[in-house]
Amino acid sequence: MQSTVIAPSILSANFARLGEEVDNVLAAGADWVHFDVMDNHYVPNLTIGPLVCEALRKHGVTAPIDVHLMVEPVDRIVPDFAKAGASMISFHPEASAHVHRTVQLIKSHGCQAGLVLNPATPIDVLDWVLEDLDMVLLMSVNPGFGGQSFIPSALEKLRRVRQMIDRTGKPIRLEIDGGVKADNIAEIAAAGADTFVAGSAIFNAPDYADVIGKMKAAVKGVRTG
Ligand SMILES: O=C(CO)[C@H](O)[C@H](O)COP(=O)(O)O
Repeated sequence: MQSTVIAPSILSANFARLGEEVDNVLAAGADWVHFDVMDNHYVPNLTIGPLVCEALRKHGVTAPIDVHLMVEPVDRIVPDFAKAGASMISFHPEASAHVHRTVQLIKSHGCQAGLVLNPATPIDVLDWVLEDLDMVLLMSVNPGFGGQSFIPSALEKLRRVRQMIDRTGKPIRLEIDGGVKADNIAEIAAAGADTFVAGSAIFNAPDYADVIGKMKAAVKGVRTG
């Protein structure tokens, strides 16, 4: 079983003080930094690119930076993010003409590779590539914006993907993203997630350590990792 990871999505951080915000969530117990990249094409919003990732590394961030690409096409931006200090790079199958090739491209640049499934994307897209992945990211909201509500059907999808991952016997992470809160994270963990992205629930809270502590305690109640 993979260890539990809480990955605050900086989409909900105060961008005017981004370095300080990231320092604060890491000091409050966060494990990774979740870095949402939106291109106003694959998703209807525009955010940040490799320069900001590099700036966080130059600021002194040593924690894993978990880059979620909501961009199309994918391949030409992968080397830039690897150079900028990304630890893992995840992408959507709908945005890549050759999913297996993109996975190999990410790995060839020294990063871990993840595939992201939107709420309505069938899980059989994993069938011929799962064993090559380091992580599967299930979206529990439609991508593009923070602060949306968790879509309940993601729980059954988590259970099914958990079974698929367990059958491989490989240390593939199962990440969930969208509407994750301290009061629903136990149910999400019980369905099989080990890696939890939370944006608004953490950055809108008055005390980051308090909410991250509550999330970790809730997860610990249902899993041993
Ligand atoms: O990828 C995302 C949106 O596309 C965000 O990471 C996600 O929505 C997290 O925000 P919140 O926890 O507020 O739902």
